Amino acid sequence: MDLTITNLTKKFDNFTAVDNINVTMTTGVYGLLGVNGAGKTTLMRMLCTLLRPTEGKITCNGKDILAMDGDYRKILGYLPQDFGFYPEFTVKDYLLYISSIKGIKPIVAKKRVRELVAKVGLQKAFNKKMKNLSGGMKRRVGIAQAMLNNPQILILDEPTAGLDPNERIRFRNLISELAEERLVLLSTHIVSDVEYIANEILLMKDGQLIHKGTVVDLINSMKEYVWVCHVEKNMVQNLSQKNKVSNIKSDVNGVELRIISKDKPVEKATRENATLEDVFLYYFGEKAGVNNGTI
Ligand SMILES: Nc1ncnc2c1ncn2[C@@H]1O[C@H](COP(=O)(O)OP(=O)(O)OP(=O)(O)O)[C@@H](O)[C@H]1O
Repeated sequence: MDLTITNLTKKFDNFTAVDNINVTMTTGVYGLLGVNGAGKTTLMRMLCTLLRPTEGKITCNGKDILAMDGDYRKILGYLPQDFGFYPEFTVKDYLLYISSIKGIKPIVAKKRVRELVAKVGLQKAFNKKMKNLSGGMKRRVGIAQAMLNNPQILILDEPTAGLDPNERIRFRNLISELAEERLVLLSTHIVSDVEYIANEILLMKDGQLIHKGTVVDLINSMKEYVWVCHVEKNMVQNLSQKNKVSNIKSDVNGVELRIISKDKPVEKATRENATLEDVFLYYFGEKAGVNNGTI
C-alpha cells in the first residue's frame, strides 16, 4: 500500500498553508514534525479528504483519493486534534455510537469495540463516562474510534498533546504496535514523540516539506554542527545572540553551552554528537518559526 502526495498545495485566499509538497509513504510510522502553524493539520485534512487541495493530488495505490470517495474512507482512520467526544457517554456507548455512524453492523461493532478497548488498555474504563477520563485515556479512546474500521491508513493529529510522560510512553508503544501492519502518520511539535518510533520524519515549515528521512539521516545532515563549551557567565549573552543555543547548564565555575553552528563558536569548544532535538533547533530556530533556520 502506498500513499503518494504530488505537488500538493492549499491556499486560503492569498495565504499558502501547504506549499507544493511531494512525498510517498508506505507501511510504518511517519512523524510529521513542525512548529505551530507549519501546515500540519491542513495537510492531514487533505489526506482525509476533508479539505480539497488548491493544486496537486493525493493517490492511494495509484488512485486519486477524491475519486475513491467511500472506498478510501473505508481504509482510513483519523484522530483530529480536537476530536468531538460526548462527555455523558460511557467509553462503550461512545465507541458503539461511532461504529453506527461508520456503518458497522451492531454485532460486529460489539466485538470490535471490546477488542479495541483491550488494545488501547481501557478495559477498566469501559463503563466510565467520557467526562471522567484523564487526557491520556481520552486520547486512547480517540485512537480506538479511529481504528474501528481497522484502517490501512491511520492519521493522528497531535495525539500526544497534553499527555504526561507516562502516558506519552504508553502512547508511543501503542502507535508502534499499530504501525506494524499499516501506515501511521502522526503530527507533533515534540521531538521525543517521534524520535524513537518513526521510520521516517517529515519536517514541515511554512507549508513546505523541508526535510524527509530517517532520524539517522537527519542527524547525519548536521553531525558536525553541534558544539559544547564551558564559558564564563558574562559570555553567555553574546554567544546566545550569535548562535543557536540548544542547552545552557550553570555550575559553580561558569556555564556549559550546547551550540548549533557550522563554525566553531569559541576556541575551546568541542564537537558533540547531534540529537534530533538539535536538528529541530537547527531547522526551526531557537524562537521557533521566527528565523529561517539558516546558521
Ligand atoms: N480555514 C483557514 N482559513 C485561513 N487560514 C487557515 C485556515 N486553516 C489554517 N489556516 C492557516 O494555515 C496555517 C497552517 O495551519 P495548520 O493548522 O495547518 O498548522 P499546524 O502546523 O497544524 O499548526 P498547529 O499545530 O498550531 O495546529 C496557519 O497559519 C493557519 O492560520
